[in-house]
Amino acid sequence: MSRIGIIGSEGRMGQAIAEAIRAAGEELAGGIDRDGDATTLTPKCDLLIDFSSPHGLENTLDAAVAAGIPIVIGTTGLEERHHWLIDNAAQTIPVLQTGNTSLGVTLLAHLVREAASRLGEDWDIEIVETHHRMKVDAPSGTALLLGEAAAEGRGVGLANSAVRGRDGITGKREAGTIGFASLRGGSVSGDHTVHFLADNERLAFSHLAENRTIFAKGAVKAAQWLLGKEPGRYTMPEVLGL
Ligand SMILES: NC(=O)C1=CN([C@@H]2O[C@H](COP(=O)(O)OP(=O)(O)OC[C@H]3O[C@@H](n4cnc5c(N)ncnc54)[C@H](OP(=O)(O)O)[C@@H]3O)[C@@H](O)[C@H]2O)C=CC1
Ligand SMILES: O=C(O)C1=N[C@H](C(=O)O)C[C@H](O)C1
Repeated sequence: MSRIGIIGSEGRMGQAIAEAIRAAGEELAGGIDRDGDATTLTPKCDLLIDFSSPHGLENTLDAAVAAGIPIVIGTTGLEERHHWLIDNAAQTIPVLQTGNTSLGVTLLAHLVREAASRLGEDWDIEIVETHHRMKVDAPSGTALLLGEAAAEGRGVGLANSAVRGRDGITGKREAGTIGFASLRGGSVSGDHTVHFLADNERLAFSHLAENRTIFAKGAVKAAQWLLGKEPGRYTMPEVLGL
């Protein structure tokens, strides 16, 4: 039985993850939230799961590195500097960061990469996501993950091809771009559709999350897989063998 600590333990995901830890037969070592100190938690833990906010990530990574324990990061809204911090920590401890821990989205990203690699630039790619009214970041981490998969399939960088939201006189759509649109409202757990749009035909790949248990189960599965691994940065496809 492994002792797992949760960063963001009182949040919607933190509570779902606590349930998934118990259901998986692991031990819930404790948790912290905004005013907590990760260094008080790490001595009780074999691993951390962080589903909180990017603001606390640096301190959390420092605490995990100091304790020499692995960490699963599901927090979204990450910027380039957060990825740099994660890469740095991964030199010392095993780290898995993903915008979506579900099996369905992990497979979807694979399918999107494949479709993008086979369809030319005359197939425009647009990613639409819908989330509950409490979500604070946009586009969602999952939308960005799917955008990365599409960009990889095309052999381009997402940073240079992303169009994040449109307003006003935008001009014609530029070929090769990958568009993002975000809807917010109600209690939607997380819906994502990647549209491939050509002249006279369209493809749409969708994933609809019916509740948070899929993310929580995936996070615990990733935690179990990560324990005992060498330091490094790992991915959900590796966990799920996809
Ligand atoms: N990768 C995935 O599969 C998924 C990722 N997510 C992501 O997980 C994150 C949390 O989502 P959700 O649970 O819905 O959000 P909530 O707002 O419900 O919960 C966030 C929790 O994190 C805590 N928190 C905020 N800042 C810090 C900090 N600096 N240090 C420690 N804890 C902090 C909050 O505490 P307080 O109340 O005190 O502010 C709160 O308890 C989001 O980034 C979301 O996008 C969500 C679902 C799936
Ligand atoms: O905030 C959420 O709720 C979710 N966040 C993740 C994201 O940003 O993609 C995953 C899931 O869609 C739910």
